[in-house]
Amino acid sequence: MLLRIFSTFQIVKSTFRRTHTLINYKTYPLHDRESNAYNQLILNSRQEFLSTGCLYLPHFLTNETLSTILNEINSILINSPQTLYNSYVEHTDNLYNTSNSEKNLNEIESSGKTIIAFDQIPNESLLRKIYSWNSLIDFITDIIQIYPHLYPSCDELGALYINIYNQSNKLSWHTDHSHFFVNLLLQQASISNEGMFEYKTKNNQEIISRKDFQAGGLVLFNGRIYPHRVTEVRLSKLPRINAILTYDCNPDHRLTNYVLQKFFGRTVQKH
Ligand SMILES: O=C(O)CCC(=O)C(=O)O
Ligand SMILES: [Fe+2]
Repeated sequence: MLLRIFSTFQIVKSTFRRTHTLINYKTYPLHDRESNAYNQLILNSRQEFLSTGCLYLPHFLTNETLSTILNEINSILINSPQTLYNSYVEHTDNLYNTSNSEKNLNEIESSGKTIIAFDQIPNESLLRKIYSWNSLIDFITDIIQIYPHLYPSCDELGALYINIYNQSNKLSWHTDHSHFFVNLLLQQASISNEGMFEYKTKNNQEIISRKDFQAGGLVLFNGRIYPHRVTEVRLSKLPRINAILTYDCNPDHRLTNYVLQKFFGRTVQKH
């Protein structure tokens, strides 16, 4: 009996320890929504998001979490590279719009990257756990404060997906449809200025180049108002890797078949 209590205690303790190394709880006390530290973090984060359109939370993940996720991604890249979609899209500042009839030809840009879709990320992966982790969803809801509730998307391909920017890949200037996106930075290119996130300030007066972004950071960005891009990876042998976490105010959120075909090259699950 004593042994059983002891081992139960060990399991509880180790689970507790494990969940408490998932992110940097010291800087980001997501486990304690009632605390002063949490409320101060929300105030500061919200202020940064509202005033600049871009909230950067450096060292959000612990090194341990980051390397586990990168290992998960590497095994997908090694075991099933042929199933991944190499996306190439020609577009205007609206990523969905490829019809160039009304647009001047030099307003057409191109973007390319490799995508690991949601149905290609294993169910038991740490990345999926982080995506559906309620404390993270509460945290994002508290910062954005546009909707009373946010839910993970039900989309089989686009709920959570990984962008891999290899040599000659980039995402050209565009604005998004949604009010915010959540971006987990997992690996930066090894050459500065390559695979770099850039955006324009209000009234397009200035371009901000986020040279300071580092793997393990979390970014919330208002892509609807601020035009943004990812610069081309040219010489870096190390690809830029990031995960996009899609949350929506509608619990049944799904992308349309048009958008799926355009960005994921298919509309159905791959088995
Ligand atoms: O990959 C990125 O960092 C940016 C993604 C983005 O802008 C988008 O998906 O609309
Ligand atoms: Fe975007």
